Amino acid sequence: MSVELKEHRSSTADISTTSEGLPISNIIPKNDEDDASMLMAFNNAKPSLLVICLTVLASISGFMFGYDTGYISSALVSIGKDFGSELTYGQQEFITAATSLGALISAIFAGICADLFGRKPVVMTSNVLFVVGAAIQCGAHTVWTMIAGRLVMGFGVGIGSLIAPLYISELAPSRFRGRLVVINCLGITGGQLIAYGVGAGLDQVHNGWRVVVGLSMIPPAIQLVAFFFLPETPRYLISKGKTEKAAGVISRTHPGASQALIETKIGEFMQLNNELPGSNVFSRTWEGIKEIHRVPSNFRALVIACALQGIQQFTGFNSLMYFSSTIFQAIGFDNSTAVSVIVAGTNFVFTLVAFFVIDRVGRRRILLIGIPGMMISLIVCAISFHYIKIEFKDGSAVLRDTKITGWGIVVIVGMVCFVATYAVGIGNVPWQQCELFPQSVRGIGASYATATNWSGSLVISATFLTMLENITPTGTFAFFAGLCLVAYVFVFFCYPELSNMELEETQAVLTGGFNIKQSKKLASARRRQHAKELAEYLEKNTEELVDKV
Ligand SMILES: O[C@H]1[C@H](O)[C@@H](O)[C@H](O)[C@@H](O)[C@H]1O
Repeated sequence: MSVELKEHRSSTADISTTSEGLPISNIIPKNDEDDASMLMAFNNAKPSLLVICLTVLASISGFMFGYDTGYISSALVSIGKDFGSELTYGQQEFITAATSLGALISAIFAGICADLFGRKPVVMTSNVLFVVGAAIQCGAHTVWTMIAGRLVMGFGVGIGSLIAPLYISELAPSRFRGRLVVINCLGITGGQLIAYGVGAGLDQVHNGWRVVVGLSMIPPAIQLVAFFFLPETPRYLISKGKTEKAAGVISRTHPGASQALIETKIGEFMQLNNELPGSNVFSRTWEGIKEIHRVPSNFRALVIACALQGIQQFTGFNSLMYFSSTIFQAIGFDNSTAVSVIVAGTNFVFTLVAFFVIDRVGRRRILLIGIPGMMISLIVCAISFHYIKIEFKDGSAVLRDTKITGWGIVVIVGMVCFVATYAVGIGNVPWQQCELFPQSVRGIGASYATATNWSGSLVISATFLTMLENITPTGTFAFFAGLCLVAYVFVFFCYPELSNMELEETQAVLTGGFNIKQSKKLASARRRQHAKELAEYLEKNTEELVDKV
């Protein structure tokens, strides 16, 4: 099959509006016979088995992100004197921060490389870095070797955190994109939970931490081998003019789709998914950087993607993730590690809830419900801390109440509610970041947003204990509650609803403004359309079945 590649820069895409005032580009399938959904109908209105397999294999990156950031708190305890003497606070901080720093650095380049060289080689590079980083740590006998290993592993984490949602978004049928990206988030939160569990189980075992780190080499090795055989995304292939190959991938991810349908789909992708101009890697990267800042819809996408990642980190969730044992110990819980597992467990369970609701309820609505929930929970914690009477000095708690009080219980309940409302919304919605950008700048946009995530994570983990010391726990939690309010205002005014839309439609939504109202209309129109097609499909199949019987 050969399809002619039209030159059609995204910056000049012709954006028109429908009678309802929806900003719909003329590149978008406008009628109810949208071939994308017809392709879906061939798959029993579900993503094909291959798409599910590809998503799960890509989500190993999410798992590595979670596991590698999760095991360190217990490893730091079980390292004990293995490096000669007890680790100082400073050394512990360096070992922890090295991964976030590595992730921040590699995230900056990962998206750009994904645009230039493809999604697959980038995934495979992260696998090599995961394995090398873990091997260095396993053999470490000095603090600096350990830090080096964590840094190399961090490079892998940064790349993995960016590339998995990107790969999944580009393969997913629009109606399931939210859910499929959340599978990667389940990998993250599941990885954190398992790391906590394994770490807690092995923390008394001599050199147990080396086992915990060693185990982390298995999943990336599996992913590396698998990706050797897995395809590139059709959208990336089309952006490189490889339409034949793209058609081959579509026919595998949408078994049963006719040649004509595949051609239509490819034609649709081709109208926006072309490559940036430029004769070499540097000039093309520069073009991308210019395009993301100069094209207003791209810049809006960038603001939203970075702001959501910033909100995710600066509302303080990771401070609980990293320091919950310290906090729980401070309010009088003996088995603080076990209580910390509750935080990781709640995070995982409510990410699972997000999986079921994200495409139905919509990303925007979930945030507008979740963020106030986080704010109320944080206020409850702030008030309770006022009555618990603890102080933090030199990175640890000075207790005035030695027994758990009623307020201590309220703090735990508040934190669990905070984690639940976080996990269902802002914990995963920012990872839908790739849907905001058109093909030409998707990787670069994802780089900016992912780097924002890791910068936030680095800042929060480096400042949380200092905040507890200087502005008290009540002040710290009240501060995060205040940030939730700012976050709510931002989402309310600037984050349009993008669920159920094709990746090619989102750029049109962001043309001429944030178009909140129109986006809501378009998203519900798409939802209704999908529901209608599903009903028709089921009816047709039932009739066929009845005829056969
Ligand atoms: O989406 C993830 C998830 O919520 C993790 O639990 C958290 O530790 C990460 O920072 C975040 O990016």
